[in-house]
Amino acid sequence: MKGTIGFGYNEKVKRTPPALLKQLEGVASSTITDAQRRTGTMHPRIKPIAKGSRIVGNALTVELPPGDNFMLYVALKLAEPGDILVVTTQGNQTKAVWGELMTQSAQALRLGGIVIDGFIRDKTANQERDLPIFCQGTVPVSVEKNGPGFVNGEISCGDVTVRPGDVIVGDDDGIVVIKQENVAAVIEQLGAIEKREEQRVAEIAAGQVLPAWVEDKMKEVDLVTGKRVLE
Ligand SMILES: O=C([O-])CC(=O)C(=O)O
Ligand SMILES: [Mg+2]
Repeated sequence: MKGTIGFGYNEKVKRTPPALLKQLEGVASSTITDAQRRTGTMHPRIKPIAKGSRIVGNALTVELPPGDNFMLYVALKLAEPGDILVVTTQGNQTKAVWGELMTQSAQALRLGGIVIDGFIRDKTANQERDLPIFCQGTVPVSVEKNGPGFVNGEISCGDVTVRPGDVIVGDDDGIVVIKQENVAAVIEQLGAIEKREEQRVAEIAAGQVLPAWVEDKMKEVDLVTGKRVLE
């Protein structure tokens, strides 16, 4: 660690290998949460600023104090191509910690995207650029650039714990975090989940409009005979 408690950074991040990330390309965030038993999903206050945004990559975490974004510039210095900046602003809803110039820097560094549990500015200019940005919303006023803050520590973003090197998957539905130690196990389940969905599509097309389990569940809870009514 460089710096001090609450004002510094960890240089060494164990990232999830590219071969695993590749297998998550094109996989919907909803499929990932299915594979994780509905865990790891960020609060929907964090939304894409542009339709069709899609990210898969390693988290580079940033903890900002309310009203300052100095450590975001330090994060840009530490970032590698493909990294996703995952940023907490400790509940600040009145000031923007990110803007178009920072987007240009991030694009020059070939980052994968930005996830901010907070606000940005320069909305239209950011929407017109190709970098996927997820945040709570926009506000015109900026922040100080003095610190403190911390890069590459454990943070809470969108009410989910994120560690550097965890995998972030985001699309129009929202953001899901895969803990680094779970990535391989999640990937293992994708085939079965996708096959189930394809099967249902075929069943619906063939006239079986509802899944078979609906009938079974109705019997199980006694809806069929109505015996569940209080006597
Ligand atoms: O100045 C800032 O804090 C953010 C900003 O507007 C930009 O990067 O364009
Ligand atoms: Mg600006």
